[in-house]
This record gives sequence, structure tokens and C-alpha cells, in this order.
Amino acid sequence: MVQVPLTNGAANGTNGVHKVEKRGTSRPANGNSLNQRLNPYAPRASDFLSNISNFNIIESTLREGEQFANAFFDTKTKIAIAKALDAFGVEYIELTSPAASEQSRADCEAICKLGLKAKILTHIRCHMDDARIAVETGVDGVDVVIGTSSFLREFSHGKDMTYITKTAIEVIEFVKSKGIEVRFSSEDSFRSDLVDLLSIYQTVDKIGVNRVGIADTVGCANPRQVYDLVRTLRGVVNCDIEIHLHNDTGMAIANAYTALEAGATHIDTSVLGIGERVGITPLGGLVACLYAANPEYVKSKYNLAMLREIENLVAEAVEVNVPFMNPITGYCAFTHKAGIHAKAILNNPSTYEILKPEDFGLTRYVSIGHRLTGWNAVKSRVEQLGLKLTDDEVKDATAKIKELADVRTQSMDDVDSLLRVYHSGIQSGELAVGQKEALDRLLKKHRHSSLSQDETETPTPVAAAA
Ligand SMILES: CC(=O)SCCNC(=O)CCNC(=O)[C@H](O)C(C)(C)COP(=O)(O)OP(=O)(O)OC[C@H]1O[C@@H](n2cnc3c(N)ncnc32)[C@H](O)[C@@H]1OP(=O)(O)O
Ligand SMILES: O=C(O)CCC(=O)C(=O)O
Ligand SMILES: [Zn+2]
Repeated sequence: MVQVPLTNGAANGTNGVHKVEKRGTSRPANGNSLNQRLNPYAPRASDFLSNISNFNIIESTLREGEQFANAFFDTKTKIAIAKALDAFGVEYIELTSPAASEQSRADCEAICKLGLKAKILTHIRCHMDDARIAVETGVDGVDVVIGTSSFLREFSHGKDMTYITKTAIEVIEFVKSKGIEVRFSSEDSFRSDLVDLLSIYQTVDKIGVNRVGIADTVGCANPRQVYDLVRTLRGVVNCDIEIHLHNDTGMAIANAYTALEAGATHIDTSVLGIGERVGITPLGGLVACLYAANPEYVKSKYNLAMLREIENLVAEAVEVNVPFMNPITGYCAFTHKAGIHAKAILNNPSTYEILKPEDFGLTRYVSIGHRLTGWNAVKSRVEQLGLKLTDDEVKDATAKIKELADVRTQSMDDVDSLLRVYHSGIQSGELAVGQKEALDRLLKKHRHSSLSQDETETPTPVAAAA
């Protein structure tokens, strides 16, 4: 595909300096008036419940992400991912339970010792044995989870709500006694009884849990259900509300956004969304969605130019490619193709872009070597090449590009050669607008001379004699 770079990427340097002061609370940033102009339906400050401009990310690549089928992170890779996420600016990094294995425990301790600005959490079952191990690792907080749906109560741990509540209180009070954060989450919340849920959340809120978590463990929830549950919970507890959303039906980003609108304060993500089955809310997709709502706030919190590097790091570690349709970093995320789009983009990129590539250290492209191209896009390339053609001449050359592209997509070199031949034909007087045969003759001559040049090229010596 011919891709004409229209702007240069403004790759920001990464903020590799680790300060001791921990993240974890974010200040609301208003000021989305520009965004309101770009998108009249953008969220408004008057929505008093909404945390679209006041949220924290709990980045779980090193916990949920380790549950992805392909994932095996050795210590070095875990440290590289943790450092990259910290430099990006996530508020929390969640790690696999130290009860999982001896190496998991050692890695958890090693990451705690890095002195990152992000708060380090580990994720455990609602059990005193796990809690005792977790608090010895040096983490800033412990995320406690237990299934509350009838499925999990019957087929996973086999405990009733009375037992769950009693154990939750014991674990929470123990973790709190160590002076670190504690969160309590109900696994499979959306298939749990609402009265059970609200009752246990209220109990743990009263004993001073820092956050309660809602989990769409099987990815069954839709945005309206998410809104209703978070909104209801917001009216019942005073503590922060975290949400963890699986992507089995493709709803994870929309559900995360809706949860913030309903008053959730913390969103779980993983890089590229990796996790159990198809994973959870992806970091990049969530950032894209929240940037579209309030770019200044998102830019103030995160080093957006690092996103591509982090995704590549994780993609390589788990041996997958970054998907072509990935928000922000998909290979064609900022490529514009159809002539109608290209013209408008060239006049003002906001016509067809809600995300600015330069804010992510990326570059915009207009693709022109295809049959959907238009003369405005071709004119832009003519100007980039420093050629002088009238509008009628550009339109004439565009017609030839389309004719050729009806047979096969033209490379950048193909298009550039055609434009150069066209231009020199006009300059020399061998060509005028509409003279199709003359243009074909010139193109044929050019092809012939490039071929014979190739044939007469001296081969490069493979190795010099000693
Ligand atoms: C939805 C989620 O993703 S939750 C997070 C999932 N994360 C993990 O599973 C971490 C990795 N897991 C592991 O390394 C292991 O499963 C361990 C160390 C946690 C437990 O291993 P094992 O003792 O061999 O038990 P196993 O994995 O077979 O079964 C889980 C046990 O925990 C119990 N359990 C399951 N969930 C919970 C919970 N949330 N709280 C308390 N106990 C639980 C089960 O009843 C079962 O107990 P049992 O030994 O009495 O049968
Ligand atoms: O701890 C949580 O909130 C979520 C646990 C989990 O991974 C899930 O329920 O899918
Ligand atoms: Zn999960």
C-alpha cells in the first residue's frame, strides 16, 4: 500500500526516572471545551457521577496477563514490563499471587524492590494462608477475591455467603493491620445475587476496605448492566470501586467506560488485553477511549508515546502480533485511504481523526496508490515531490493511477515514477492533458530504460580479497 507520511512523529523520551512518591490518586482535570467542539457528544463536567476524568488504572498484565494461554514471563521480562508500565504512568501494577509458586513469590519481592512510582499489588484468594504470604512480599496492597455466584460457590470453592463474609473480614483486617491497602472483590459479580453482593460490599466497606471490586469474570455483562450495578454500588459504599471486565463478547472497553460514568474509580487493564481466554480491557484501547473523552487529562497522566513500545514488548514476550485493528497502534490506525477522506484529512486532520497520532508519537499516512484515490491526495504527493503541475494535470495523472490500480495496487515507487514521468513529459512538451497514448508511450520508455539500467548494473563484490 502506498503510504504518504504527512506529519513527523514526535516521539517523546520515556520518563525512566523512578521517584519514591507513589501514584494512586489522580486529580480531576476539566477543560475539555476543545474536545466538546471536536465531539459535541463528548462527556460533560455536569455529569456529577462520572469519573471519566478522574480514574486510576490497575495494570494487570503481570497477573491477569500471566493467565493468557501463551504467557510465560521470566523474571527479567516481568521487570522490563513493570518498568515500562511505570514509565508509562499507570497508577497500580498487579502481580500474580505469591502463593502460586516459589518463583512467583520471588518475582513479586523483586518488583517491590524496584522502587517504582506505581503502587504494587498482589492478587490472592480470600484465604489467610495466601494473605500471610502476600503481606511479607513488600507490596503496597493486596487484592483479595472470592467467587460469589452460585456457579462458583457450588463448583469452585464450595463456600456459602456466611463463610465468605467471615473469611473476608478476617483477611481484610489482617492485611489492614500490616498498614497496606486492601481490596475485596467478588468474582463473577454479574451472575451473583444482588442482595448478597451489596450486603458483603457494605460489610467490608464498614471495616475500612480501601476498594471493592466488581468482576465480569465470564464477560457476560453489557454496558447497561455495568452502569446499573456500579451506580447501585456507588450509593451503598463510601470506598473506591474497581472493575475487572473480561472481553468474551467484545464489551470490555465499552463496559469500562460505562463503569467510570457510573462512578467506578479504578479500571483493570492488561497490555493488548491479554488474560484468561480472550482476556480483559486492553490498556491501549481504554486509553484511546478515554483520550477521546478528555485528551488533556489523559495526556497529563500518561506517557502516551510509550504505548507502542509497551505493546511490542508484551507482544514479543507472548509471541503474538499487535492486531491490525488495534486502537492507536494497529498498523493502519492512522492510515487514510478513500479520496473523500484524504482530501478532508489534508485540509484538517480532525475531520476523520478523533485521536491525534502525534500525541502517541506516531505518524499519519494517506494512501494514494489505489483505485479509491482522488486528485487532492495525488496533488499533495506532487507537492511533496516538488513537482509543478496544474490541477487539470494532476487530475489527468490521477486518472492514470486509477487505471493502473484497477489492475493492481500501485506502490509508492510506482506512483512517484508515474508522477515524475508525467511532469517531465509536460515540461518537455511531449505530453499535454488528455493525451493518453503519449503518456503510455512515455511510461513504457521509462520502464524500458529502468530495466536496462538494472541489467547493466555492476554486481557488488561479495567479499574483498585479503
Ligand atoms: C478469576 C481469576 O482469574 S481468579 C485468579 C486466578 N489465579 C490463580 O489461580 C493463581 C494461580 N493459581 C495457582 O497457582 C493455584 O491454583 C493455587 C496456588 C492458588 C492453588 O493451588 P491448589 O492448592 O493446588 O488448588 P487448585 O488450584 O487445584 O484449586 C483451587 C483451590 O482454591 C480454592 N479457591 C478457589 N477460589 C478461591 C477463592 N477465591 N478464595 C479462597 N479459596 C478459593 C478452591 O476451593 C480450591 O481449594 P481446595 O484445594 O480445597 O480444592
Ligand atoms: O480480582 C478481581 O477483581 C478479578 C479476578 C478475575 O480475574 C476475574 O474475576 O476474572
Ligand atoms: Zn480476570
